[in-house]
Amino acid sequence: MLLEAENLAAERGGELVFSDIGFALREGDGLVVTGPNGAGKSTLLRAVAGLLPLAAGRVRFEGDAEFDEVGGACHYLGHQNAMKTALTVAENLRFWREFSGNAHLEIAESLEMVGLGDIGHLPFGYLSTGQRRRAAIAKLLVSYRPVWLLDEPTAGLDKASETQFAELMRAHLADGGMIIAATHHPLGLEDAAELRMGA
Ligand SMILES: Nc1ncnc2c1ncn2[C@@H]1O[C@H](COP(=O)(O)OP(=O)(O)OP(=O)(O)O)[C@@H](O)[C@H]1O
Repeated sequence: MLLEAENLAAERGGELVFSDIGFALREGDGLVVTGPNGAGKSTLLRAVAGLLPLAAGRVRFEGDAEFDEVGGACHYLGHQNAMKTALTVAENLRFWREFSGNAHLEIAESLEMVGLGDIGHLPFGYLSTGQRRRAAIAKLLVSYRPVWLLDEPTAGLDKASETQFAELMRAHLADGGMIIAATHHPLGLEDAAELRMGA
């Protein structure tokens, strides 16, 4: 598998946010995207996911029979957790499992993995900030997709949850996955390359 970006440029509101961005990831590779507020980290992740158009350049994905285009190969974890507040945590995850396809872990198992084993029955809206983030992380586990695009994934997590999530990310890479993560804090991905954006 190969995820390659060449000469990427993107605009927001008619203004060029970044240009000449390039990287290549193979199975097991991580890329940590750093840079000041407004540098374009979120914009880059959304563009790679196909959620925003590129002003220039291209993203090339060489997958396999199961994952043959970049959008369908990516899990995108944005700033918003993309969960319905009135549905329970388990109902939300069941929706995402069906929507994303490639069922992977059972709902209960995924909740155990993020330390939420006992609250799958609660409405998502009842959860604390960190619990919401952990439930959103469980989305990455209920369906298998090889590329994880993570926008400040540890925002709101306590130390123990950060450590737990670092283990999940390392396991995903060890399993041949790829991760691109925008962050202002160390994520525990020591072997990942760094892409520094902005000044
Ligand atoms: N919908 C939009 N319309 C116009 N400009 C936007 C829009 N969304 C983002 N921008 C601008 O694009 C630039 C890049 O924003 P982006 O969110 O990608 O930065 P970032 O590096 O992720 O920042 P942060 O570290 O604060 O999360 C900023 O100047 C921002 O104001």
